[in-house]
Amino acid sequence: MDAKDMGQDLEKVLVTEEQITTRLKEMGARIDADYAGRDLLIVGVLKGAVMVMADLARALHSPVEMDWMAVSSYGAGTTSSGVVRILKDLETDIQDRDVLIVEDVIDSGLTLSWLVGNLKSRGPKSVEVCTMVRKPLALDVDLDVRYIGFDLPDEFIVGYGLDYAEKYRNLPFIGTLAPHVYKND
Ligand SMILES: O=P(O)(O)OC[C@H]1O[C@H](OP(=O)(O)OP(=O)(O)O)[C@H](O)[C@@H]1O
Ligand code: HPA
Ligand SMILES: [Mg+2]
Repeated sequence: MDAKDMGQDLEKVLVTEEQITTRLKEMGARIDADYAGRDLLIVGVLKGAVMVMADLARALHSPVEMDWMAVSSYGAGTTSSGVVRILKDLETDIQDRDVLIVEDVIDSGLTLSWLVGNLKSRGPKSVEVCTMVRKPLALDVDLDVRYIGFDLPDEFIVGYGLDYAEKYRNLPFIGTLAPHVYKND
């Protein structure tokens, strides 16, 4: 599949590459100010958060540490199974650390509520959340999200780290897929 084919699979663009870049600069400035003089650890949730971690880290001016967790609740489908599995744990001991979890999307909120609880049980100084996209369902969950890129409607989205059956993560923008892509589901 080449880039042209990938473009043909899209229905509409919801957030452009330029909008993402602008928003990340704003979020980076806020995070720099909020954590000034502190030793921040940013934790990316694989695989979706790879793009936002890479770009957010470069939008920050302080020398943060970066670590990764892999948890999966979606598999190949488009709805959350509700069962969160740790596929890869942190390498960092987060006791007494300021931790910022970085996500691509908060949809049902199930993954993040579980993850925040899990990390808080390890005795960190603080745990906050930064996400590129938040969907409306997440508002029903008791979850405090400090940094939000975009509030988007309840549609399945791809691009900028977000996948459909592991594909389309490498689109530089966020959009929805054309119905023919889901046809064989
Ligand atoms: O708010 P929720 O409804 O729980 O959904 C959000 C989570 O689902 C996606 O991950 P997924 O499990 O698909 O793994 P991936 O990042 O490897 O795509 C996404 O990256 C978030 O981690
Ligand atoms: O809309 C979405 N797209 C891709 N992955 C996701 N994981 C939760 N919601 C989504
Ligand atoms: Mg996924």
